[in-house]
Amino acid sequence: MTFIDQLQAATRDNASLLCVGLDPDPAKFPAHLKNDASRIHDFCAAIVDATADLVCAFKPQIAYFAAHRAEDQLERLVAHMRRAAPGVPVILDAKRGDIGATAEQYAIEAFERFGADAVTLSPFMGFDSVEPYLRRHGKGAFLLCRTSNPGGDDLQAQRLSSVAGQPLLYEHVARLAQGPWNLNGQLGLVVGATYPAEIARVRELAPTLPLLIPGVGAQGGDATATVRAGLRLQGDAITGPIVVNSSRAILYASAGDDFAAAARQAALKTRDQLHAARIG
Ligand SMILES: O=C(O)c1cc(=O)[nH]c(=O)n1[C@@H]1O[C@H](COP(=O)(O)O)[C@@H](O)[C@H]1O
Repeated sequence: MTFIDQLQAATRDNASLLCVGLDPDPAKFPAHLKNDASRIHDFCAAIVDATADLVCAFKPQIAYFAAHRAEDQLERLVAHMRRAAPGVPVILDAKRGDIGATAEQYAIEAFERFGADAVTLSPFMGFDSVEPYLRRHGKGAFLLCRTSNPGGDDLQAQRLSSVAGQPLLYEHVARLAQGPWNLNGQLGLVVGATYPAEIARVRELAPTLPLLIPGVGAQGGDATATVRAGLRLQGDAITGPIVVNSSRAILYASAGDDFAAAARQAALKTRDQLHAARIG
């Protein structure tokens, strides 16, 4: 089953456009786990168990594991996800981007070591830095396009005077990903929920690509505007998929022993908001 097939199936089976982001920060853990980096796996596994039936994807952010020498815990966590949520694809948020030979090593890390179904990539170094990931048939690759942070404007909103029609850089990335770079239908784009007008523009340029949309929850993005701008349906069928990520607002919904139950409630609320926007 390809990443796209997995995503479509999980979206349908869990009636969900929500991705729970796993950005574990031991300083924010509840008292019995607080500041204990050896419990990163246990914290995340509890979140996975509490939300497995509410999500279309999980997105572990590699920096939160690597910073604490906890990559082995990430490996165990992915194994746990396969058992607890076998139908839910795993997007490794690594934002890699390097020359081809090095990219090949990053692809081994993402898809073999961590067993991810998809990965996030920076397209800044060009097609030959993306192509090694596309050799992994069926795996997904989300290219940063119009990111959720204010500084995204610094480069992504610059006009490219050398390209016909003078698009903005993020528009150019969207066109490349929908067209010539998408050799085997594996590409998607990252667009921030904090910029719904840009989500709509990216959707115009890339009508069928899956959009990974972080920025609801802690960053204040509007869930309803996000769905309206990004999701494309034909009848009940999704022709332009979206994966809406929320991390801190779900992981740290409670700082108490009830953190997993509180995460479930927060995920349920966001899942239902996204779903209501889809049918509303
Ligand atoms: O690629 C990403 O996932 C990403 C892209 C982007 O434009 N903005 C963004 O916030 N992210 C990631 O999405 C997550 C957002 O976390 P919260 O703000 O806590 O929901 C973090 O893991 C970020 O690294």
